[in-house]
Amino acid sequence: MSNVYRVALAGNPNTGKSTLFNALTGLKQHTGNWAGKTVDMAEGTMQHKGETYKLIDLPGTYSLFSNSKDEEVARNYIVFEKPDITLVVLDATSLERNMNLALQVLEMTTNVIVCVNLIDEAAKRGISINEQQLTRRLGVPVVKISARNKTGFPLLFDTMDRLVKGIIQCQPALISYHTVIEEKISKIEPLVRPLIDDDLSARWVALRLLDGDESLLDEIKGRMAQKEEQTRGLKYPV
Ligand SMILES: Nc1nc2c(ncn2[C@@H]2O[C@H](COP(=O)(O)OP(=O)(O)OP(=O)(O)O)[C@@H](O)[C@H]2O)c(=O)[nH]1
Ligand SMILES: [Mg+2]
Repeated sequence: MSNVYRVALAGNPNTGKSTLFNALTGLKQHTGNWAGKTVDMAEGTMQHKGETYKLIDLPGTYSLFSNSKDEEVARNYIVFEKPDITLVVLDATSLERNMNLALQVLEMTTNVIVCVNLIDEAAKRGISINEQQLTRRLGVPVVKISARNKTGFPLLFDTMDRLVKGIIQCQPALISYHTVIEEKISKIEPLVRPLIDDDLSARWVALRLLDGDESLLDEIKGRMAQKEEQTRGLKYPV
């Protein structure tokens, strides 16, 4: 029987997430050359090597710090719904600006593929990208594609296949912060760890708490209460 793997598409607005989503699923999500088109999550499926991949087109965001509803939607999906793969879609012509969001995702979760899109446009502008070096520096696979021209897809599919089958293991590069912050993280992290799910990064939660992210705290509390309720329901069925 075919497995169903969930793949979330994350990235800055206008990096071609919906164009990629449409190319892979055959659906027709709204695309266009302005930011903020995708407001809700769209879902579609694709097949590869007998496996089913459920793709989730997340709203484009510049960060995942819960400054807006879109950021919360994208963050909650990546952190709490735990997709099998988070595909970070970057614009090859603005790699430096796009990297901010990629690094945030790498702090939140492990199974990440970085997709450098608009590689056709980058080539036109004389920009060349060394994906091997990026892979080494980021600790996760980096694949160059053009979603519009449908190039680079075979390697992307192969990378997805090898990631879900455990043939590739990601070791996301972690950002080291200033000593003062690192000291605070090392104090908070052990206090946070027993309170959260094993697969939630205690370092990331500690960082968000240091930043005063109330919305994340509320989200975690709500989800913990829900889980407790479910466990109680299972123990004492009515
Ligand atoms: N040249 C080129 N243009 C692309 C490519 N992929 C997407 N585009 C264009 O980039 C623009 C934005 O694409 P979308 O797919 O709507 O971007 P998005 O990331 O879904 O944007 P939001 O929903 O706002 O976050 C569109 O005009 C696409 O045609 C590509 O590989 N090459
Ligand atoms: Mg979109």
